[in-house]
Amino acid sequence: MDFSTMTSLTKARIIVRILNVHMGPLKTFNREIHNLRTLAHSFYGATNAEPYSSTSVKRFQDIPGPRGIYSIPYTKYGFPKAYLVFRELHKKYGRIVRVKMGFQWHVILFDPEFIYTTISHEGKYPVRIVPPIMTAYAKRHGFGKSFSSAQGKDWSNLRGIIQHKLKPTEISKYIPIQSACTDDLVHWLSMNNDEKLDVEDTIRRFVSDATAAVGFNAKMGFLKDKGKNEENEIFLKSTRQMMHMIGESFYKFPFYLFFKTNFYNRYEEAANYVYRYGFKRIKESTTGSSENKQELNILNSLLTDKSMPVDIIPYAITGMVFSGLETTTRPILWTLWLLGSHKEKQQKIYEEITTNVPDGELTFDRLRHLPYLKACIKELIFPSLNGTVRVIPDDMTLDNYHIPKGTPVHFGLNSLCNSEEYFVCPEQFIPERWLPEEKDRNKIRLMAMCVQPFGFGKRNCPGRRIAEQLIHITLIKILQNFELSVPDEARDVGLYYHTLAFPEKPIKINFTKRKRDFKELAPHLNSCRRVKPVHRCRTVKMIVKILKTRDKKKTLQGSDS
Ligand code: HEM
Repeated sequence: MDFSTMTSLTKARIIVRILNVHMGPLKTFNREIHNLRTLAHSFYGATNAEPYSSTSVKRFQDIPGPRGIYSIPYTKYGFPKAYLVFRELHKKYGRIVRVKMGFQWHVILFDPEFIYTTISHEGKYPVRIVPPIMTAYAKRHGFGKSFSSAQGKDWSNLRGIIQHKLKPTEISKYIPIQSACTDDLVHWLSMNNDEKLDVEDTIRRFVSDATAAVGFNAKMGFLKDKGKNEENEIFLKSTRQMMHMIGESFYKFPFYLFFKTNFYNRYEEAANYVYRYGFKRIKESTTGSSENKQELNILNSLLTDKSMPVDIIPYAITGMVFSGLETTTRPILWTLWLLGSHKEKQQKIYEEITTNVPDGELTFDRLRHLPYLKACIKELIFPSLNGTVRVIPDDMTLDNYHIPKGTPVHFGLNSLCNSEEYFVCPEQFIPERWLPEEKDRNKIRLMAMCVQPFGFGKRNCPGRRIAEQLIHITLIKILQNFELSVPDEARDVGLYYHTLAFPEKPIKINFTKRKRDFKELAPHLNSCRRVKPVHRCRTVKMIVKILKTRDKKKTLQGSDS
């Protein structure tokens, strides 16, 4: 019996038999397998195993990679360390690798130019594989039009609306709201900076407050009411659980598409809670005082211009809070930790902030002109995500290999970020490599293709600007107020991926209140500061003098009359 010549259907039958899964009589089983294939193809596109007969272009089957029915060694490191499998595949097979996942052959790219070519072929409605657990949940609960699982024209319509709401001129209006939330964080840190401080939890709570404030202006109190509001606590726990399970679902056989497995039930419970909570809070803020309805937030903006069907709005807003919560927490947390571990880089950012934001007032323009701070964020030594994926809409050729239409093509970003080919000392924190002074523009372009924490092309992250704005404001305000340090014993925290990058050990950062000494840090700024009070004094003195003379004249006139 030769496995390599069998059809996927036969292989699936054998696997299920081996696993001894009870699926009823064989007839039903065959039908289920047929459904499973059809469903899988609706996620992943058409099967891609057809041979390609061209003499000049090499065949799809010839792309290097492991062979066998499950030719990706997931179990070797366990799911949270799956990024190590990608790194190993890169090392062993090179820039383009073919692996079998579930029913289909996938391609993984470890070359920025190949990634660029794939993105330029992504078509009018790019297809990203929606995590199967999300699709199963959306199908059972009837949110066919949920943005995260939408494809084709449905996706394009929703994307247009959301993109408009999150364009730079729109999001700059939220600077005061995000700043106010960050002030609360600074206050919290100054009151709770002791060895019991859970940095990761604090940042997560703050990001939840800030995201909800922009989304629907609810005063959620995740940070302020920490541990006191049961609903908030369950919401936070549920979002974390969903995020973990979304990543894990890629690596599990999707039995839950047919019947509810324990895995699915856990996801469903968490997702139900998140949506119920979101809808409740959205209802509260739409039925509240008329003042609430006037407030600046994305919910009110959608309700006012009626650009989105009303029944979709709660899903879109809850989805937005969910999408932004964990994703924005990660870069803030990792950047603070890196800056705490690299005092000299921290000092450089502090000087840049003190020079460019001297009075602490944050404006759209000032936030744009912080090159060193931006370089530090780019320099997160690993991307927040292990990588992203596109299903290619037409046949294409990469590295002279034919790739059939419908093949899921992954971008192995994590491995690329660790590649010495593109980064000198990739494991080290060197923000300077991203600065505009770096002469080799092509090198920077290739490096940028490797990092891409917000994804690529038309289907990249629409929340990028609002997330970046919050990250910048947070770093500015924290660094203006605190000096960060990481205790020696907390320098090595490890790394694992549950969709995003998490530390294996708790992140420890000491936040020491700064004595804000402008004299030492920015001499030119200091001179500006000296000029202003003198001017003000002179003006005040002049006004006092004028008033005094006027009063004197009045008294003289009075005594005359
Ligand atoms: C630092 C924070 C964030 C990171 C690193 C991030 C990252 C990503 C990535 C990598 C993708 C996939 C892109 C691709 O396939 O090319 C994505 C998609 C998406 N993100 Fe974000 N994201 C962040 C914040 C946000 C925020 C704040 C929101 C909501 C306002 C958001 C909403 C979305 C949505 C709706 C999609 C799906 C887009 C589509 O399918 O067209 N993200 N994000």
